[in-house]
Amino acid sequence: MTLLIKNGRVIDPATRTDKQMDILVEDDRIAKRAEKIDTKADKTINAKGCYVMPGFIDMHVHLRDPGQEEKETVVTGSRAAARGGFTTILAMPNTKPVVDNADVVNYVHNKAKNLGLVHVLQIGAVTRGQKGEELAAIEEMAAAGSPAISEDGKSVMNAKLLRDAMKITQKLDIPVLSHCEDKNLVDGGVVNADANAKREGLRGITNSVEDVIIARDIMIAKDTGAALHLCHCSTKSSVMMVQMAKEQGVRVTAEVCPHHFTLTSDDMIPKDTNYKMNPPLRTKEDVEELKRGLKEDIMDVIATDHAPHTADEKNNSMEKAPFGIVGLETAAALTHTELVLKDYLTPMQMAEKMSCNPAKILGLDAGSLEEGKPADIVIFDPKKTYKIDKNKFWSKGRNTPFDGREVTGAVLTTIVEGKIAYDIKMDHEITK
Ligand SMILES: NC(=O)N[C@@H](CC(=O)O)C(=O)O
Ligand SMILES: [Zn+2]
Ligand SMILES: [Zn+2]
Repeated sequence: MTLLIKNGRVIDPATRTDKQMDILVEDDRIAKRAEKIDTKADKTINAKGCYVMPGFIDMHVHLRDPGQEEKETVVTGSRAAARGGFTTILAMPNTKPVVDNADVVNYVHNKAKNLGLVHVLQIGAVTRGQKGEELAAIEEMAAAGSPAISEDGKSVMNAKLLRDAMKITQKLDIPVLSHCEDKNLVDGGVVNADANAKREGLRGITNSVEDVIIARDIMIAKDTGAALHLCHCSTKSSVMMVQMAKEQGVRVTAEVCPHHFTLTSDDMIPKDTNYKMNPPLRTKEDVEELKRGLKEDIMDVIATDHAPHTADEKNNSMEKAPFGIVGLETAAALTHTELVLKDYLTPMQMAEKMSCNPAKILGLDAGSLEEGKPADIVIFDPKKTYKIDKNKFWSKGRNTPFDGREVTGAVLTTIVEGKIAYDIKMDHEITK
C-alpha cells in the first residue's frame, strides 16, 4: 500500500523542517520526503495549504475502560482521538479496577490492538488501587509496556511513598506524571477561589492546593534524579517553579490543557457543570502566565485531560457533578485558534508541544516525519473556520464548555501507520 501526500506544508520539529514538500508512505513507514515526488501511489492526497505534522500525541486521556464504559471505552476514545488528529494516546489508570498490575495493562493494550485505529498506551498507577498505601506493580507494568506511571485523579499524599516510586522509575527510566493537588487543602472546593466563587456561593480551590504539591514533587525528583512530568498545570506559580527547576537541572517537564489557556473563571456560566474541572479555570493572570510559559518553551506539552462523564452525572449541582471535560476533538483547533493565530506559538511549536515533546518525554518512536519513521501523520487545515458541534463528537462524552464556539483550524485527515484512521469526509457517519 502506498500513499502520497502532495504539496503540504511539512512541519517537523525533529528535523527542524518547515517547507512545502511531498511525503510518500509505503505500508506503515515514511518512505520518502522531497520537494517533489511523482511516483504513482495507490492513493494521493492533495494537502495544498495544509499543515502536515507528525500525528498528535495526547499524554493525558481518560478512557474509562475497564469499568465505566457508559462514559467512554477504548473503542470510542480511540475514535475520538483519531478525529482530533491524535495518533497516540496515553490512558490514565483511574479506571475500575485501577490499572495497578500488568493484567489490566494488557487488557487495554489488547483491546486497542484489536481495534487497530490509534496507538493506545496504558499508564500504570503509582499505588495499589490508587489508595496511597503501598506501591503498585510498577516494574511489572513497565515490562508490559506502560511508558509512565501516574496517580492521576489525585496526588500521592505520602511523600515517602512517592519517593520510593521515583527511585524505581529512575532505574526504569520512565517518567512519573503528577496530578498536583493537596487533598487536605482542597477543603470541599469546587471552582477557583475568587470573586466568581463567592458570588455563586461555592467553595474555592486556591492556587496553593496545586502549588505546594508541584514544589514538593520537584524536590523529590531532584533528590531521586527521576523524570517528573507535571499534569494539567493551571497556576501562574507553576510556570515559575518549572522554570526554576529546569534552571537547576531537575528533570521536569510540564503540560497545559487547552481549557486552561482558553478560558478564565470569568467565562464560567453559573451552574453549568461543563465549567467544572480539576484543576479549575483560574484567573486572567494565571492564564497569561501559562501562555507565556508555552510561548517561551518553559511549558513543554499541550495535553487534553479528556475526561468524559455521562450527561446524567453532569446534570447535577456544581457541588455534586464530577470534575472533568472532554478534549480530544477540540484540542488542535483551540491550540491553533488561541495560541498560533494569536502569536503565542509558531506552527512548529504547536507540533512540538502536541507531538514531538510528548514522544521525547515518553521515549516513543513517534513524533517525527523523518524518512524511515512510522507513518503517523496529521493533515490540518489552518484556514477552515467553523463552530464546534458536540453532537458530531465520536467520543461518548458531550461534556464540553466549547459547544458552539467558533474556531479556526480543522483536522482533515489522521493517518496511523500508513492507514487512514480519520478523514473529515467521515464526519456524517456518526459511529458510536
Ligand atoms: N481532570 C478532571 O477534572 N477529572 C479527571 C481526573 C483528573 O485528571 O485529575 C477525571 O478522571 O475525571
Ligand atoms: Zn489530574
Ligand atoms: Zn486527568
